[in-house]
Amino acid sequence: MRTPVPDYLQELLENIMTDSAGQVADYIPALAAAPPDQCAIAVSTVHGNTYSVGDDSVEFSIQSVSKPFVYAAALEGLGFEAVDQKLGVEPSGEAFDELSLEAETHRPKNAMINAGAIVAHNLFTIASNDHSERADAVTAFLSRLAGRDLHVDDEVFQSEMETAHRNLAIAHMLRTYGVITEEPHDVVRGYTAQCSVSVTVRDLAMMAATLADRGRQPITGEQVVAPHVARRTLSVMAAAGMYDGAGSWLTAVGIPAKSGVSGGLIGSLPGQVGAAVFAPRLDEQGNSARGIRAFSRLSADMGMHLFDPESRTDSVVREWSESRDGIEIRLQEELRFTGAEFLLSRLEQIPEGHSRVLFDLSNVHVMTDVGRRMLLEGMRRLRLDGHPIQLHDPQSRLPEPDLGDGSMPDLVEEENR
Ligand SMILES: NC(=O)CC[C@H](N)C(=O)O
Repeated sequence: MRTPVPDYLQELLENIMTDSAGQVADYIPALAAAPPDQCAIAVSTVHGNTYSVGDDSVEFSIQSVSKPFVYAAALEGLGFEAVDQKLGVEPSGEAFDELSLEAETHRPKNAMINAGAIVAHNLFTIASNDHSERADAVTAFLSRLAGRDLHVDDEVFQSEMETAHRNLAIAHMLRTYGVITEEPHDVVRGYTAQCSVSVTVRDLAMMAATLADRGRQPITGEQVVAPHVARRTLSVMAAAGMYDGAGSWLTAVGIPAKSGVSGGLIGSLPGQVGAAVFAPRLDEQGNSARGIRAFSRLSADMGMHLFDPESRTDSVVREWSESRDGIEIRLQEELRFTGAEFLLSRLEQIPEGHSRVLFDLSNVHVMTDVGRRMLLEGMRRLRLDGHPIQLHDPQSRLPEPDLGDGSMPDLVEEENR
């Protein structure tokens, strides 16, 4: 049998190709020359499987899709406090190249617009002597995310530098307010090299999957950034990754995302997949028009909207049986805050007494830290009420189940029950 995932992606590709809305970016000469109807889709799961269709070996410049990654690099390298002093986390609701800073602090609103991306680039490469060292540092970092050696496309770099007036203006403005203290030209050259790194749609899907998997590259297994850095990056992508289209994107698609002017678009669904589309025709906001269409369908077809909970957590109690021998509670699926709360509210109904209470965790697949703490606390309180506690936990969802005073519940094997 062959997995049907590529067939689905092929059908999706054909569907989005029927839409020819939008134009290629024309303010960078090398991008204006791009064939407008190249198109590719890739999906990479956190388990390390990557699927792709269409022009999936065509290389294009990463452009603004680099922004969340270099922001993550700055956070990883310098820590949150140093980065937050220079860079906000608010949606800007503005175009990507807006000349704007927060009124009081003079920080750019976020790292997804050019002003903020230039600051993030500068912070990450601050130890470099010149723009080529900056470019090397960024390229090396992006390569770790992609799991292969990437390089700067010199033609795109030269072409973009010829028309980089607006980014130079932004960098001079940042220098005026002391948000950067380095030489603005050099910073813009470094930033432009960053935007000119060549990638394929598969590279982007894997980079997005790394963010989705809490900073772990799904193929190499390298922990490229810490989980809290990946979470912060995804949060800012959700708030601002689609520029002034961020709100309607979050509403319709519900996946943290980032677009770029060469037609790249990535989405990272936490704990599940990274996806990428390459389709150079852009809408008014500078986002890939076909990319948006692809993600809208992908999200709907595959149930990927972040705010669409998959199951009600009250299914956590699979079976509750009371007999003269005591109470047996079989749990299942996921024990997170709300599931644990539901369980505790039922445990509350058990009157004080000496009947044994058995918890069977053999069908629990996910136990979060808070789920574990709440379950232990429930067991501790039942025992204080006089109930002997038994635990059947073949998969060690509750390793070292200390009931607060160093004592453990009575561990039971299935057959002894
Ligand atoms: N939205 C984008 O992709 C913009 C990136 C481009 N290099 C610029 O700074 O203008």
